[in-house]
Amino acid sequence: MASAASLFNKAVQLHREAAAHTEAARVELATNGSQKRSLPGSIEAQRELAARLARVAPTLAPGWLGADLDNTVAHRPLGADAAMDRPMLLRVGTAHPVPDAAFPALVPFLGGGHIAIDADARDPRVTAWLRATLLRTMAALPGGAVQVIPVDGGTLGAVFGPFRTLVDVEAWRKPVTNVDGFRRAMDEAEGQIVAAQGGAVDLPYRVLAVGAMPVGAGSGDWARLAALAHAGPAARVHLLLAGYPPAAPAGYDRPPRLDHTTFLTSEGDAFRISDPAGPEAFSRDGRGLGAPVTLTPAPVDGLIETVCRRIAGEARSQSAVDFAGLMPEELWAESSATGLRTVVGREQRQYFTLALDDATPHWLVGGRTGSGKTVFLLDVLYGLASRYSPDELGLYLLDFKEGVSFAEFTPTAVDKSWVPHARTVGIESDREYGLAVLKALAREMSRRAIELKQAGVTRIADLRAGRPDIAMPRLVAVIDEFHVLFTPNDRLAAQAAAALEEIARKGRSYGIHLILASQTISGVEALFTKNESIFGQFPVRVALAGGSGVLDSLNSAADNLPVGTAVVNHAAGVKAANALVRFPDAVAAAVSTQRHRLWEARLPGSAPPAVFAGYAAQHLDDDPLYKRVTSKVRRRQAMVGRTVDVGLSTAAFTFDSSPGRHLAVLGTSTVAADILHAAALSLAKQHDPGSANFLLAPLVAAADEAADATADALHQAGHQVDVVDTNGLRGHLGMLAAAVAKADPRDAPSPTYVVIFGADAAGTVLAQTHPTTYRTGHDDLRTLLRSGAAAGVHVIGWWRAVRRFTEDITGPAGVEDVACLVALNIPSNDLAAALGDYTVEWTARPNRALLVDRHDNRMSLIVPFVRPGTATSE
Ligand SMILES: Nc1ncnc2c1ncn2[C@@H]1O[C@H](COP(=O)(O)OP(=O)(O)OP(=O)(O)O)[C@@H](O)[C@H]1O
Repeated sequence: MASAASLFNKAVQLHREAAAHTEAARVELATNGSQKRSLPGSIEAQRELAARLARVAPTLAPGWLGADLDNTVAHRPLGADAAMDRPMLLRVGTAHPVPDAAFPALVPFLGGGHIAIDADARDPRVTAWLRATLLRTMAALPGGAVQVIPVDGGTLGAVFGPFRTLVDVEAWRKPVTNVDGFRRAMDEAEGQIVAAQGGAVDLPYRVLAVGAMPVGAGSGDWARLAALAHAGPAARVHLLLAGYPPAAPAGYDRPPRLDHTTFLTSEGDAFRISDPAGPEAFSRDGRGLGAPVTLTPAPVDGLIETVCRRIAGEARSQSAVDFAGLMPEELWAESSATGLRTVVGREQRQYFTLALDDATPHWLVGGRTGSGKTVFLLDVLYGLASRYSPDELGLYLLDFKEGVSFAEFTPTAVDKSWVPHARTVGIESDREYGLAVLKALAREMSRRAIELKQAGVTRIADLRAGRPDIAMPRLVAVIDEFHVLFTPNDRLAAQAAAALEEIARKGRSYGIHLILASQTISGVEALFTKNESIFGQFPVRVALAGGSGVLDSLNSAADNLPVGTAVVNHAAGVKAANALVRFPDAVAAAVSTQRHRLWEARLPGSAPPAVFAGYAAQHLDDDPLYKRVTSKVRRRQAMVGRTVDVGLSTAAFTFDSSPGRHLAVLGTSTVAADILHAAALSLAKQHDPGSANFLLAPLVAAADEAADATADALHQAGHQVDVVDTNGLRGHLGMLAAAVAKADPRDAPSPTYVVIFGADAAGTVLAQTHPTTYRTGHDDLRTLLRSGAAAGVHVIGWWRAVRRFTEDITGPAGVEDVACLVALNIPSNDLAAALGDYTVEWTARPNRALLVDRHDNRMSLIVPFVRPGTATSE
């Protein structure tokens, strides 16, 4: 078969001959001065030529491109008559060189040039013709090869109405009807030219189809059209313009002639066709095809709709994207030496890949609640975890919102599998936990910096290129709802901003990448304080519905996105770099299947991730330190909870002989009683059975249950337990104080723990002076606090009111005598006053406490231990 170009040339020559003969006929007519006289030679030649052209036309414009658009074509195959790699010749009408002779008038379109017709869609012939032309184009090219941007300033989009099904499958944009829409349409077409000039390949044809110029369009717009006409074909951008050139008002310049364009100009009932785009001309004198042309009539009723439904159906099935489709066939086949890449969805029919590498080290993801952020992150993370082994990739996952988005990576009660790349997973995290994770990453970055320096390189890619044996996985930290870290804009926010900034700036060299997701970034003041916003380090922006905040301020492309669609942008949100990507729902069954594949592929013995679930209660029995500890310890520790940090270390106070090693729990919350329970039991485990004494004083009803449970457990552990009331406490404090005062450090009494549940309730009794010793119970308590630890006597008390605690220990000066504090639901000011330190900030909240150790200057947020079954909502 002849090449498309040679066929096209042949067609043009034939048209040219026809034009020459028509010209000859016209000359003869003029010379003889009679229209009635027959001109057998010319007419015969015309007829013969027309017949030849009619014969060759189906080869030049096969199938949909040239067929009559009647009922016989409805079931023709789609996408078979044209291709991206050859210019398209399309039938625009029928030429009538002489009466009784006709041939299909073909002009170049996609891949060849543009078409403009001077009448607009308010003329029913033009409406019919536009529809026919677009139908030919859509039906002839394979699905996804063409995208139409319709503009209609004349009939409010009605001319394009029959194609509306194609809008749903993104083959067509929604028609725009005003000048602003027209300009946006030109923006989009220009965007493709810029992309092509920037080296983009495999672009679809983009057709700017104008039914009628919108009111208000003027010389600036014509100039843009002229530029589009000039540069378009090389970038697969084409124009199909009705109503061009528009009439210029008197005194104004005529709209420019467009390059690469075939013009159809009305002449009575017919149209004249100019010389076509390309090197071959129909005429020698530039007058175009010499025969008048009647435009292709409207496709038969219902034909466009039928064909569009078929195209849309095919588009839907070809562009369907599901979770399993994003996963590679072979697990862990990729190397992360130069970066990480994964398919995140589809842009039209093409799979769309995103990278975390030197060029795009970090991503910012925005979208309103319910827009599918969590699902998008699951798609990405499972895609990465399936492509790269845990030796190539490690995940740090942090979620600040209520919900269980990252629970898909951790073992649960019903499914013990986990994603082996996950190192730490924070669900409903506290800001403190987020900060701890960032600090851990920053430390890892410093460690890597040293390793790289020792190897004499500056980038992980160079290290791994030279030393394939070195295991240095890329680390991806994902923070969902990261703005929570920075709200309020306090000291913690400043520390988090500093850590984040360090990672964002240097992470790429060390293989540490950030994916930050949020509903908003506008309120994150802590990150905007520097001259240059930290977000400059995030070139990849992913905007889901309502997530335009992560794009450039002039880019509103994400405002009305449906769920499952994202604007992905590689140029920090600049409009021209938008790509519309559909990502699949993370359907539970598919996710679970993939998790099991990953889990089963893990190395034997690999550990599950360290999980921090903000809502979870913590129990002493589950604590790893408690489980492991024996009486053989060098220094005993009172365990009170789990620290909110990476790895949830046990929160404990050392109870050695240093002065002040006593514990006070402050606040009305009955969790305090459980903390006393945990402290007592954990200490008991660090003594041989029967070697420690416990004096329990349950002084408030709210603590009775916890005190009884403590007594039972201590009995079972074989220790001496005395349970006393207020008076009993008073008596024991007196005896213990006397013993402590006399005690020779070399001859300390056996260890004794005075556990007071509601110490403030004993105030009145302790305040009374003893008739013979003249000492008050408070005096005895203070003696114990000051000197007890050296003699093996430790006080563990719960004070419901801070003021009573400070009074009992003689004000802030005496606070050194109780070095270990756990603050529950007490106001920040009260705590600051009790500590004599007004920089302390504490916001009381359920299931959290603040641990303060005055001796080692430690202050940490903890999840206090509660007894199983105890509510933690106070
Ligand atoms: N690609 C998709 N196709 C179909 N449904 C989807 C898709 N992505 C998300 N969804 C659905 O949308 C809902 C919200 O998704 P998701 O939880 O990811 O949103 P979110 O932005 O994380 O919201 P929130 O911040 O409230 O958790 C879910 O029911 C999810 O199944």
